[in-house]
Amino acid sequence: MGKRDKKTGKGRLDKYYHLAKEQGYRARSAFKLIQINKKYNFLEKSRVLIDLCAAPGGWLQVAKKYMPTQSLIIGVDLVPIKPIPGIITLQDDITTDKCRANLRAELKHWKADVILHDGAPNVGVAWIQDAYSQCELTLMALKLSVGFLTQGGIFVTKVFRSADYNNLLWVFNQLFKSVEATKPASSRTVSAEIFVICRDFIAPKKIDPKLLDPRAVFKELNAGPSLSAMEFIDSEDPIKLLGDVNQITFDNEEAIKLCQHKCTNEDIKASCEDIKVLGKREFKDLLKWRKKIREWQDVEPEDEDKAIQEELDRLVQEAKAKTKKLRRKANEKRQKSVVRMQLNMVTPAEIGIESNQTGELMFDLKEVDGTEANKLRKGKGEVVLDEKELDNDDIVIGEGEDENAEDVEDVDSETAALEAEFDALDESGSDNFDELEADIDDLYEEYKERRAERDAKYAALKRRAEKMEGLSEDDAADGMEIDSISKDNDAETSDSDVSDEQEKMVEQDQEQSESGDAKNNTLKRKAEEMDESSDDTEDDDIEIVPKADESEEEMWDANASDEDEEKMKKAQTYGLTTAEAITLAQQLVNRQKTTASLIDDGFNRYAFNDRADLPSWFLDDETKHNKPNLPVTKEAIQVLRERMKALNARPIKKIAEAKARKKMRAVKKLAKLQKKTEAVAEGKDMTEREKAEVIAKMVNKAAKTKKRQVKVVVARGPNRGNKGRPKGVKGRYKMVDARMKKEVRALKRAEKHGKKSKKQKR
Ligand SMILES: C[S@@+](CC[C@H](N)C(=O)[O-])C[C@H]1O[C@@H](n2cnc3c(N)ncnc32)[C@H](O)[C@@H]1O
Repeated sequence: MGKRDKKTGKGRLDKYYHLAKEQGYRARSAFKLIQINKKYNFLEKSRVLIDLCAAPGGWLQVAKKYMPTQSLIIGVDLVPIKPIPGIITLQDDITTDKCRANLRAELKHWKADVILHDGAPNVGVAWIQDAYSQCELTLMALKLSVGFLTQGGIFVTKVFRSADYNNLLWVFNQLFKSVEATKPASSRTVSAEIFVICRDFIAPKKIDPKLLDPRAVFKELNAGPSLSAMEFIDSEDPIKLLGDVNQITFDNEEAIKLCQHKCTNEDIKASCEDIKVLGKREFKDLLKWRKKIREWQDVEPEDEDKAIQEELDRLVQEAKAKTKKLRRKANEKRQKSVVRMQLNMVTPAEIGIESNQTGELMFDLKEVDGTEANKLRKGKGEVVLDEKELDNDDIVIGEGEDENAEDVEDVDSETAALEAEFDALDESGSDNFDELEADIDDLYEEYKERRAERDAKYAALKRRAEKMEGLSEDDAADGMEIDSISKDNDAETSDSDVSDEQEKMVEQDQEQSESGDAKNNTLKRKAEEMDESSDDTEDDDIEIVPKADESEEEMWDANASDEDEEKMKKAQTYGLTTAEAITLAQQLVNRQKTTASLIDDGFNRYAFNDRADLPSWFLDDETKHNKPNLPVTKEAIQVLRERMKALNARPIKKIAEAKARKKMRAVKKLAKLQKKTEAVAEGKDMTEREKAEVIAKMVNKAAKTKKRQVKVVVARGPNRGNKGRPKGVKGRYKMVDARMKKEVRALKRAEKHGKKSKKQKR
């Protein structure tokens, strides 16, 4: 696992890469296991786990996190695995008996509930071509696993879609009750890898050795029929040849010369090594390589090729006209969407974690061999792939399904298909490159005009798109990939239709922006994707994640805008409630800060946290503790204190209610008195003086407050030792001791006596 270029191929930094870094996983592949486990929920229930081919240890970290504490976890790999506390690591080749013995020694009498296998044979750059070795390694992993897996256990393995894939599935089905293939969202769309989840291990007492023997399981062990590179170059019908052979060899002098040509790069050599599992891009590359070599050898172009060239020119013109029309329509739709967004009728879509992309990614030569082959011209001619083919894989944007945005999407996908046609033509060296470039420039101008019309909210969304674009030039392809996954997920979630539309707009703009910024970017991107694909089909998770780097950018959460709105409403209703907010407000009022600088400050390292795929407890924790330290002034604290004091000064609810009741009683009493006094005043039986006296008496009486009588209850009989209200007593009461009552009486008596005796003395 050497050091990789982070900007190309598998080293591309995508959101899972950043997330892995953030969460301390050693490899982005950790998310594959997280997502698989989310779907099948097996880690939480398992106590013993073996991870075959575990380096650098991303899956082990996930297993440790999700499995119950004290679980037995063992990781094996050819290369040493940096120790993880609580996990046993072995350095072994999983195909050897030594590995089996070492595992036995560690497990003793235990059996594994889960065996994971994410192995990829280390064969350098020729990953896709080594699909056979991958399948063989998987079979070896299974062979090892059957000896350690408990009945009902689970075997999770990575498999590359290839000619041997179905044979492998057949074997799995013989040993497990349930076999399912899945492709987690974090597995790159362009990668041929998928994961097979084999559940309910039957644990047969005897297993036919043929079932686990690669020679018996896979159709072809040998390289199969081969073809000399010179034959391929000179052939009139290269497509047929590619369909017939498994290998192109460089075994004679002329072929060796070809091998040294600068066009014959490692990818081409790798493709030649195993023709039967070529991806679409490898296939195209191989034909392009053939064309270049033929040019180099100065082979005269066939007449047929000239005719094709003319036909292509005509097609390009037609396609251009059509694209213009479609673009206009798409623009109208986009405008409508912008208006809808401005009216808050749409919300930003979230990036999902589950992918529904399980579509075929491998390119079957046999399919091409027949009718398809006619579309690929021989000799020096161009490679013409039809629209459908290109749509399938190359055009990532426009793949999404969104019912609400159906029209827009239709137009867009058509546009994308046409652009794909352009790409195909240009990639193959067409002279229409300049025209296309001009076209793309037009698109970019239109885009800039529209962008200026947009409101702040849209601008924020745009910024997010640009952020993704800005990660690096090559990351643009990654961003698109992520978007396509997100779109697929959105299609699954029916209630996010409107959001899809918005997402799509951002994607479209991103696409256009890219095309404007880097002129012939669409073409470049295709080329990059093609380049990358060969790398991607290898196991893309062996990116070792370096330690977190503060300068790394994070994702911006579009939902945050909703939170802001809520906060704004709250502030308008209750005022500013935090010292930080008051400080900022004061700084704004005192012109110590400008709005622009405030917005600038808002884009700190906390502003782009990608919340997707994070557990809720973690998010809760983050919201509580992971906050930027904003400045707080003494004055702000003082303001808050005053506010709290004012709050404290207010009586508590019960007292306030009692006071209100008292007031109400007084008002009622007054009204009653008023009525009575009026009746007296209006009476004719009394003189004015008498009336005044009566009224004065009434007022005095009303002014007298009745003294509340306190009932004295002697604590005897049933009341003795009774702590609560004595039975049958209403209103205020006082519990007294029986003796106390006697004593009081005695005192009174004594007093009386005292007075009497004094009188007698006199
Ligand atoms: C994709 S990496 C595994 C990544 C791992 N799942 C993780 O999350 O960190 C594939 C690993 O397979 C290992 N490998 C390939 N062939 C092997 C073999 N025969 N025995 C043991 N390990 C092997 C390689 O050394 C490599 O580390």
